[in-house]
Amino acid sequence: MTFSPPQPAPVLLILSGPSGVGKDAVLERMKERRLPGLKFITTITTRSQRPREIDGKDYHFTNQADFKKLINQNELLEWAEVYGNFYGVPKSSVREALKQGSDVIVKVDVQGAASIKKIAPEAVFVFMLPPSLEELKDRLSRRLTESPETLKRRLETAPEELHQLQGFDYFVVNHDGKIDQAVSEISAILAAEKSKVHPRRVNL
Ligand SMILES: Nc1ncnc2c1ncn2[C@@H]1O[C@H](COP(=O)(O)OP(=O)(O)OP(=O)(O)O)[C@@H](O)[C@H]1O
Ligand SMILES: Nc1nc2c(ncn2[C@@H]2O[C@H](COP(=O)(O)O)[C@@H](O)[C@H]2O)c(=O)[nH]1
Repeated sequence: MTFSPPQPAPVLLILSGPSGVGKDAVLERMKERRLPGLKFITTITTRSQRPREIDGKDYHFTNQADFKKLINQNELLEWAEVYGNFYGVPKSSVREALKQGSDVIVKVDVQGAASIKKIAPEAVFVFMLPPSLEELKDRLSRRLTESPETLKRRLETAPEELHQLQGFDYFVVNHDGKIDQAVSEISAILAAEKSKVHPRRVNL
């Protein structure tokens, strides 16, 4: 008798959570681990580029007119206005990566996660939580990227965003100074999803 184990299906992992919880910091650390077969999608935004951000790496930065063209040409898997700017996920990047058999991680806000759940309910939805709202405020303030107005807007939105947790499959608490622990938990979620006997195959 010949035997070969099942081929795991590529996983589409959607990472969400309030602004400042640490999604980018955790994803950066995850990239350093160079896990084979894992692709991180760079999304598109009309937000102004921050001093240390790199176009094409942190985001594809664009203007509102070009963003609207992408919407009209149906190039975005989802898009949303978040904290006063537009953000969207390039559909072709996600499709291509999944077609190649890679696992894919996409970072979006809670609106984006809800939209993707309608289009691809087989994706795995992970919500990153802060240890407390005080810590969230401290992190966002320490990041020094926000004006008093945008800081207020992002923090005021956080409680509503935290209410969306019930629509997610998993939560990961990003404890203070424990980025590696959050990376390990997300990696464990990916590993568990890839070991499913009945995998959730994403069809885009
Ligand atoms: N576990 C942690 N402990 C302490 N500080 C952290 C931790 N994780 C992230 N940070 C810091 O918190 C700040 C916010 O993190 P980050 O920018 O990654 O958040 P984010 O969730 O990606 O925010 P946004 O949704 O606005 O893009 C950064 O200065 C980051 O270095
Ligand atoms: N719905 C989408 N949300 C996105 C996308 N790319 C990023 N984001 C989220 O926007 C906020 C703000 O990000 P910031 O870089 O300005 O701090 C944050 O929650 C991101 O996760 C996207 O393509 N679609």
